[in-house]
Amino acid sequence: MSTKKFARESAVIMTEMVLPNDTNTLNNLMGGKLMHWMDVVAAIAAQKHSNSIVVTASADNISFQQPIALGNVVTLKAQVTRAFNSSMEVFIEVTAEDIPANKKVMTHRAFFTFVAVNENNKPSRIPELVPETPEEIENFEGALRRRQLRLVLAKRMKPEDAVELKSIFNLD
Ligand SMILES: CC(=O)SCCNC(=O)CCNC(=O)[C@H](O)C(C)(C)COP(=O)(O)OP(=O)(O)OC[C@H]1O[C@@H](n2cnc3c(N)ncnc32)[C@H](O)[C@@H]1OP(=O)(O)O
Repeated sequence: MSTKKFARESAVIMTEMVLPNDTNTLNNLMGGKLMHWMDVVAAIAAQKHSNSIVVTASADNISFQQPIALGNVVTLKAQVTRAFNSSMEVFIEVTAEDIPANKKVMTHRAFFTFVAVNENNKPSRIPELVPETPEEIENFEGALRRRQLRLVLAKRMKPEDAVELKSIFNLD
């Protein structure tokens, strides 16, 4: 297995149309349906980086600030921001487009974490990720702090060990 891969190699774009079965009683996209699409597009990005089976370990907060209407075309872009040992963070950006009205808006951004697993469902080592563009470098650098925050919240890391996270609050 190659030990390094570029961030761009994991990029995935998925397009869906909001159909009646995807909506709530207000004719807007169900939040759970959107989260399902986000999980799928992000899992594909994680698979592309790791060349492995992946499982969702966590999804960071997703806020629903504006509804996505029946008939809108939803585009989900996903790309791995950083790889750790067996886990990787994936950034997902969602846009909704009303094509007849020529209106397109960015509706959601979120970070999901996936873990590569082997045939025995045990976490397995993944390639290092190399960021290239300024945006990829910014996401790569922030990923360590976000990882520490989610591991502290999941009680998998002691707050005092979250060194990079603490440094942004000047707690030392
Ligand atoms: C695509 C899908 O929808 S899959 C279905 C939904 N997902 C699942 O069913 C996954 C169920 N969970 C699991 O199988 C396990 O908890 C796993 C594989 C995620 C972790 O397994 P563990 O035995 O706890 O492994 P371990 O403690 O060694 O952690 C493995 C990695 O997961 C990371 N991890 C574990 N929990 C979390 C979490 N809540 N948030 C972020 N990362 C996490 C760890 O930091 C570690 O990362 P690293 O190897 O890069 O340092």
